[in-house]
Amino acid sequence: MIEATLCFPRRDVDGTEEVLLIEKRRGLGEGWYNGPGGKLEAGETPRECAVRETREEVGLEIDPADLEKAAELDFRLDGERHTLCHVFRTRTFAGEPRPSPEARPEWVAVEAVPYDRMWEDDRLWLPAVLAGETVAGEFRFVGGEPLDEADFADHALERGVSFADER
Ligand SMILES: Nc1nc2c([nH]c(=O)n2[C@H]2C[C@H](O)[C@@H](COP(=O)(O)OP(=O)(O)OP(=O)(O)O)O2)c(=O)[nH]1
Repeated sequence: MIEATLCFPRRDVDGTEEVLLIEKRRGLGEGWYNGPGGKLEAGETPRECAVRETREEVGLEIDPADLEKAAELDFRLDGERHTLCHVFRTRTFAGEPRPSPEARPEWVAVEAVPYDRMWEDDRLWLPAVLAGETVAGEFRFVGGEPLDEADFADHALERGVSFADER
């Protein structure tokens, strides 16, 4: 099973709530919008991974202590656990987003998140994450690898969870 992260930096611009998304330029989910993120490297905690991936993909510096755990997403493919994704959010970061070979960053109003250009399951959990809730979800895909070409089948979602045992 793959372990991965997503990070959603937030800001308020003259009363408009925005979230930093990326347009993914290569790999899994290419061409779709997402948060910065990626797979854990050996020995890394999810929090460290989210900090590293956000730095590598869009150039923002985040103190790991400023990340708030918002979700755990269990992606299953053809009945097998495929990816466990740890989702974080933060309002505290340094620097300005800049593009990289992996990602084109874009500040987007929370009210205008382009769910029609994202993974199909995102509309089920990301609104809650952007509303400050905590969620745990299981999302089942069928149709074989790669995950981003499989069909989204069904899901289960729990809100108001706590992540007390976080690494
Ligand atoms: N929003 C969202 N993100 C997802 C879903 N499924 C899924 O794997 N992801 C995320 C988890 C990871 O952050 C990212 C995939 O990891 P990645 O970006 O390292 O993948 P990649 O194939 O490009 O890897 P690499 O070549 O850069 O190592 O996609 C989903 O259904 N929705």
